[in-house]
Amino acid sequence: MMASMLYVITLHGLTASNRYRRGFSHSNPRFKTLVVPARVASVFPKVKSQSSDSKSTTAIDFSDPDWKTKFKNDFEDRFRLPHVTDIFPDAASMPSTFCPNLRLVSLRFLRNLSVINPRTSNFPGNYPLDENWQGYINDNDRVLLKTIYFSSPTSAGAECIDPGCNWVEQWVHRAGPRGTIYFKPEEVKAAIVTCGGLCPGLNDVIRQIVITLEIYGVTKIVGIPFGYRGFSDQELTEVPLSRRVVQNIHLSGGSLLGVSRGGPGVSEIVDSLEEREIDMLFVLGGNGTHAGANAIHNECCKRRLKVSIIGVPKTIDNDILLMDKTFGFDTAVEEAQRAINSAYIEAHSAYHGIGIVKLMGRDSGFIAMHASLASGQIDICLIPEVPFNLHGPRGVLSYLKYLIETKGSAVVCVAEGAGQSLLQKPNATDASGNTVFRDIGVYTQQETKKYFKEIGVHADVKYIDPTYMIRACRANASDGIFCTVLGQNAVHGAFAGYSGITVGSCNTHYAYFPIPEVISHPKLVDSNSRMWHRCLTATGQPDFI
Ligand SMILES: Nc1ncnc2c1ncn2[C@@H]1O[C@H](COP(=O)(O)OP(=O)(O)O)[C@@H](O)[C@H]1O
Ligand SMILES: O=P(O)(O)OC[C@H]1O[C@](O)(COP(=O)(O)O)[C@@H](O)[C@@H]1O
Ligand SMILES: [Mg+2]
Repeated sequence: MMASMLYVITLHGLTASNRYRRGFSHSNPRFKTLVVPARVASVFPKVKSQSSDSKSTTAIDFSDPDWKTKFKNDFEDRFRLPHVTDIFPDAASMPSTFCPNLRLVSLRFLRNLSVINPRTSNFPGNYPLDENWQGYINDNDRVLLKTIYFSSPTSAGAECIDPGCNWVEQWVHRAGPRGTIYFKPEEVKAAIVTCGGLCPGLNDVIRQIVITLEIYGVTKIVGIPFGYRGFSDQELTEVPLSRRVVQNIHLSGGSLLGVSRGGPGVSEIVDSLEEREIDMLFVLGGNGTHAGANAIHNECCKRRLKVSIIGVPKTIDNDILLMDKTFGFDTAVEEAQRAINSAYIEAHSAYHGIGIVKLMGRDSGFIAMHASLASGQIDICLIPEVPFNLHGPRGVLSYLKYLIETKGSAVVCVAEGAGQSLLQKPNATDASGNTVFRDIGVYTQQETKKYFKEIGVHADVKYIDPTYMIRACRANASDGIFCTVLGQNAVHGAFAGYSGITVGSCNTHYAYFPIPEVISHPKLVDSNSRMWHRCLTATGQPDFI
């Protein structure tokens, strides 16, 4: 019975926080069966269905001696990458026109390509050839998804599948160029679209997709302007793309193609893909965009269209499941340092100064947590995943008073989605259907001012909201490299014949994931994770409940 109290399940990088714990089956005290709440059921293997409505509860029967094998098989099925041959079993394939080892590219072959890599076209014959090393990824190459062996469910941050926390291998598909391709480069028309909000690195990814497509030999490359809207708005025209057009776009932030929320339905988008005769669509966006990309992929399958739909996760909030991080996140954290440092200087230089910085993070507090850790200047970090009170003896405001009395100043970092239960219920959504939250930053500022006035203690409160400054900036060096790798791998995935997939980094390697597996819910900061505990250690803050 004790074990049942301590057991923590984890679903893809998320040790079950309190909100998920109620999902345990209390009807079975020995916990041989685990019931997963509907919200997370879609990421959990369908080994044994508990009820006829397998959508609401899904379970693993741990008393089955073969549960591990079944789990592994199920995992493999779920992470199998949709491929053109699923719809067209006889789809023609050919040796790749992309050669990772450019030394092997013969001059004759390069001359046949309409686009010649200027770096190698003049002198490939001068390199010593090593015909045995080709540099392609084998379709059976895999990346290990989980790399820690937890000896007990009570180990910090334990990610367990069963109550005994047994080790079960979980492999995902390695990304990269394949030796066999399923599209003839000279016949391909490829399109790129950027959706949702801005994120540092969008231009870097666009640039690298274009450059890599050209290296395969693709000449028809276009950008769809302003997100999915560009597929339906007759006034928006395709943007022709080439190495020349994209050469320097990574030097500025934003998206060369523009972004938008909302837009046409899936059917209209696929009609447009057909009209435009697009064979490959690269979709840069977050959860919403990927849900759209997956629906587009399904519709293309239904219509028996040989179109490859490839996602590149763009979310400054870093809220896509299974990945180490998403591009733009590092830059955002770095940029947030400026705002935090300004708030610190203001607070530190004022008599009883309090600096408050609001950072992005709709559902997930990764930016706030990482920025707080990086700065070393934050006393209180508030994120959506961890409830808190502002008022009351254990609330944030009492602690601020304590900090003012003991340190003389304080700095608070609050994520936009934090503390929403303290505010009036939001009543608006954006064009994509995302809830538009009430402003927790402004509310915290107002309540802080009010509180110190009421208790008769002087406080000089300064509030900074750097949201759009962070989002609009250019990618830093580390994100620049990351975007380059993602962009290249997106193109490799399309030529390999995959569709309905996305690309991400997994334990520092690169992998392809079926889209539904990474967007079933936003990745959240786990309040039981080592990282959140490190953040608490760094700030020194108590619980505010
Ligand atoms: N569930 C969905 N199915 C299909 N398309 C969607 C879905 N959710 C959002 N979209 C579309 O994806 C685009 C971007 O979504 P949004 O939520 O604004 O940004 P993000 O992709 O960054 O999460 C919008 O054009 C929106 O209409
Ligand atoms: O003002 P906008 O453009 O709606 O963007 C606000 C949203 O953008 C984000 O930074 C990221 O949103 P997306 O990933 O959906 O683009 C959120 O943190 C924030 O809520
Ligand atoms: Mg989103």
